[in-house]
Amino acid sequence: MSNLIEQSYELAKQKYAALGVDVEKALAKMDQIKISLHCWQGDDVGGFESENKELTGGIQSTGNYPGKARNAEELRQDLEKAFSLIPGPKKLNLHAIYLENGGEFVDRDQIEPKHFANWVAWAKEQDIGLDFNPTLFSHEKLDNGLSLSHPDKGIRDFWIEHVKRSRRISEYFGRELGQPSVMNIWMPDGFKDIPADRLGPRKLLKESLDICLEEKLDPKCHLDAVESKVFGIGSESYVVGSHEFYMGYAMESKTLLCLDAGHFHPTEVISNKISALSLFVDQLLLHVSRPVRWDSDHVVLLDDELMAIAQEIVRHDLLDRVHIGLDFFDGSINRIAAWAIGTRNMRKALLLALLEPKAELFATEKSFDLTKRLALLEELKSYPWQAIWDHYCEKNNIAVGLDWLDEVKQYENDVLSKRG
Ligand SMILES: C[C@H](O)[C@H](O)[C@@H](O)C(=O)CO
Ligand SMILES: [Mn+2]
Repeated sequence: MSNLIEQSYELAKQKYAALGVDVEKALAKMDQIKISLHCWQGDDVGGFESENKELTGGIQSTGNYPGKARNAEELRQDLEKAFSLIPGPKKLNLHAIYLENGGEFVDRDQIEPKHFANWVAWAKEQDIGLDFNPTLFSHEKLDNGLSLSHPDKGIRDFWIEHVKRSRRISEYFGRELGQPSVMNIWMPDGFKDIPADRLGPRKLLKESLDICLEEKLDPKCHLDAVESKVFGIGSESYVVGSHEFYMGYAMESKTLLCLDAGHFHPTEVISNKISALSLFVDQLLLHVSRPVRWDSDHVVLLDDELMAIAQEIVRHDLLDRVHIGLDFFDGSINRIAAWAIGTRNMRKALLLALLEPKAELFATEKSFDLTKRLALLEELKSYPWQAIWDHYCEKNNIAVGLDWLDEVKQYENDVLSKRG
């Protein structure tokens, strides 16, 4: 290890020890926390079902940065590069459209575990877990913006079959990889303008989901999650799967509830929902993202909300009950850098939370010394956590500081620039 990094680390450790924080224990905890990277940052949510598929469902990836992955092999290659720039345990979150169909079109109601066998073999090599998602968008059977809540039974049945098959693929991931795959159900269903009947589609969605989840699967291999949204492009006035809908559904059906940081009203934050929900739902899935005006999916920054999300998980000992997934897609910058920036930020936020003198903070609050609470929290912001981060990166053989960007530039030159 480089001398300067080690010296800074030792000094930082002493500073935290004076506050009662055991840095080595904090880093040991870091090594237990998995972050699930979303595969769809690598190709602007295109997938490999067929060529030139249009992205629909009220989400949009803007930008035309060269070198996006054109097939599963390229995506895996890019992910390996991204993994090499990010310290700590990881999972990969796949969508159904990332199947490998050997050049033969396989429709969503026909997908099988064999279409994901290469992903599983690769995950074993990488020593990572996989998560999964049925893809209920970018398909002509998302008709009039509706899928599982469509009034036509034929259309609902098509999507029900897709979700049922997706659950079996997710279970296969979990069984093969020895850790549960979290399968998140999100669909864009909604209306651009004010609906006459808000209840009907919600009844149909509940009915469809109940059928999708009928088959009991082993929770050691597979977990179901459901994700709400406040609005999308083309569903500005009404989304069938609203927060209240899924909060109720998750409680009644004992599924996980997915909170996407970009799916709420502009000043509403998911950090403040975690503690409340922890009293009523067993496990949560997070889609850590960053909303900017109409977009819910900008690359995450180390901002106040990201730090608050990590604090809520760590302060309340929820690491075993909250699955951390990422959900952003930016096609205007190097896509590997986007993964590296967002995921490193998530991990930095977790480190900051693990380095808090929790006992002292809680005691200060209980004695109503609110002046000290504010002073301490503010002081912590300039504590030398960055020296600990550098040590953590170096210990994991990951480039320190901005050096990771040189590796991205090199990869861009050697690999991405050669893609047509
Ligand atoms: C591709 C994802 O499933 C999608 O981003 C979803 O999770 C979402 O957040 C839609 O806005
Ligand atoms: Mn999401």
